[in-house]
Amino acid sequence: MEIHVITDGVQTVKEIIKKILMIHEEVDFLHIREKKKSASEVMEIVSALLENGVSRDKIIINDRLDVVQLQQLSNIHLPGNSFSIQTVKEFMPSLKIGRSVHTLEEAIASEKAGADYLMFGHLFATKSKAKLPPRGVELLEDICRSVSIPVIAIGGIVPETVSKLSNIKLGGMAIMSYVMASDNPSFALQQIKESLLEVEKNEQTL
Ligand SMILES: Cc1nc(C(=O)O)sc1CCOP(=O)(O)O
Repeated sequence: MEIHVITDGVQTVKEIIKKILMIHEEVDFLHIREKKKSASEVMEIVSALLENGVSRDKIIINDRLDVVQLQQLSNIHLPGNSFSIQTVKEFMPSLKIGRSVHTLEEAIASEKAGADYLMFGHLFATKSKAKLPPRGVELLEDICRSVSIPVIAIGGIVPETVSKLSNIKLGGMAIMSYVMASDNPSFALQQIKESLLEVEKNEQTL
């Protein structure tokens, strides 16, 4: 199962770089989601990561296709209000495209439009999406059964909730605040991974 860590939009450029450099070897993807930062700030983050040995293919950029192009990256994540999947596919066919989805219908349509993976949330209650009710594991399971591209679960994933993802055909999980808001992101990530190992061990013995 893939582990994605996603930036929480509230830290400084320096803090983001520092924290990501602490964990990049331990994750499959680093998703830079900085909606309030300028293009030059997002560029600065990506440049620092690349200069410090972060694998180019691990970086996913949320929405900023300009940064993806200028840094010659390979992954874009499209939130609901972003470019259409078809437009990105047409102009940049080699990009891997992720799409946020919140309903079964959106998931099916996004796969049909050519998305390479889906991100579904928010799964559990989380301060990061305090105003909306969580969408829950049942809908996640429905989506996982209905599409053949990987589905990444997001929202409220902490060591205590990981076990609720047991026996779901999941592509991965994305963790934002539990890792990025921690003073010790490596330790936080390690806790998530330990919970995941426990879940996988139990699944094998079922
Ligand atoms: C950034 C984001 N997108 C979501 C979606 O539902 O698409 S939920 C979410 C926040 C996830 O935060 P945390 O790991 O801090 O609970």
